[in-house]
Amino acid sequence: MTLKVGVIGTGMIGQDHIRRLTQVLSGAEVIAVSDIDGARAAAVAPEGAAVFATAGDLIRSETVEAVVICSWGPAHEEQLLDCIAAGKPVFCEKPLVTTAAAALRVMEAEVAFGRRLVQVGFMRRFDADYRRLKATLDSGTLGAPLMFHSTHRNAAVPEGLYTSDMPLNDTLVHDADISRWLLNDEVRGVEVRVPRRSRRGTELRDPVVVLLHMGSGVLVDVEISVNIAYGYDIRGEVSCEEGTASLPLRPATVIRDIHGVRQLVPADWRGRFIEAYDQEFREWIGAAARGTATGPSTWDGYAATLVADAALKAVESGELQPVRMRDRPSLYSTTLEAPPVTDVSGHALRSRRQQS
Ligand SMILES: NC(=O)c1ccc[n+]([C@@H]2O[C@H](COP(=O)([O-])OP(=O)(O)OC[C@H]3O[C@@H](n4cnc5c(N)ncnc54)[C@H](O)[C@@H]3O)[C@@H](O)[C@H]2O)c1
Ligand SMILES: O[C@H]1[C@H](O)[C@@H](O)[C@H](O)[C@@H](O)[C@H]1O
Repeated sequence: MTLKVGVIGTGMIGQDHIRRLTQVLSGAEVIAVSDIDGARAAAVAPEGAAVFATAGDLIRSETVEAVVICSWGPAHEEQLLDCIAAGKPVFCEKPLVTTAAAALRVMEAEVAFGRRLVQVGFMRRFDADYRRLKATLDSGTLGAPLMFHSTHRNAAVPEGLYTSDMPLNDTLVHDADISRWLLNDEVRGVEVRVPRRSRRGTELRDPVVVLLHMGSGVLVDVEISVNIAYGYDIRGEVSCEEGTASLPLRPATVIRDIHGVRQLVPADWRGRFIEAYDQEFREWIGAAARGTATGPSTWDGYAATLVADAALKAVESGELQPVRMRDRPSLYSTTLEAPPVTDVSGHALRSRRQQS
């Protein structure tokens, strides 16, 4: 059976997900689109897809079985609440929402509905390199993690649309989420330091250095640069008691020629995470077809939003800001579990806990 999907927000990533659902993956069909820019929605709608004037109309349409939200962050709350009210599985691009209060409203609605419907677009969890890094940490062979160095560089961000708060409440959410997931831990405090401002991002606070204090005492340092010019550069290294583990640079092909030895750098998130997005949607289609959601949840979106809120306070105050989470509803009890992973040679990696 083919899942009938409606896509809200047909900008950069909306178009990429329409391509993915239409041309790459099986099991889903984009039958409806909507955007506040109706002309854009009409221009990119797959053949035969309906173009709805509003997101609400698309969500409530009887033919749409599941929804993909790719509108801007501040629009997500209302659209998510409409999906939950309609009982429809929904994939929502990050950030889940832009305030902790909004995240709580979405969580309360989903908990009251009684079944998971929301998957958040934290695609790093579906990336094969991050999955191998997590499997290595979970195996225990390197001892306990002590520090995680996370580098998050964008070549550029859309001028005018990407504002000074967004390094902390739009971009940092990826690092916050992947830190929680890799380390099986929660963020308990956030510090932010602002170095010399890059002249390339004229009005932006860019770059920023964020320090996440994890519950176990692990420290995560995050470099956020959003106008680094040369490409989309995502790095990660975990220092443990008995060794370190790091992400490889992608694409991995090493070129040697008259100019020297080099690796290409992806232009943006599309190139670096193309396979992760594909896998993210493979898993989403499977769960949505069963009327539910797996993967990063509203709880994970809420956790990342709290980190963003704390980071915005920390950058103003210059002080460590605490992150206090509410109790986790039982609906979200399993979301930090690792997916099945193998090491590079294809052998299943088992944790010390499992071996003993
Ligand atoms: N996971 C990732 O790596 C990743 C990458 C890029 C973008 N994103 C997220 O995806 C979302 C969209 O980003 P983008 O880069 O495609 O932005 P974009 O500006 O290219 O596209 C956003 C689209 O949403 C439309 N829109 C805005 N408000 C709307 C509303 N209320 N109803 C319907 N349509 C509305 C806009 O008209 C625009 O066409 C953002 O939340 C962003 O953070 C995630
Ligand atoms: O919306 C995008 C996207 O989430 C990218 O993955 C991130 O690197 C960018 O900073 C952000 O603006």
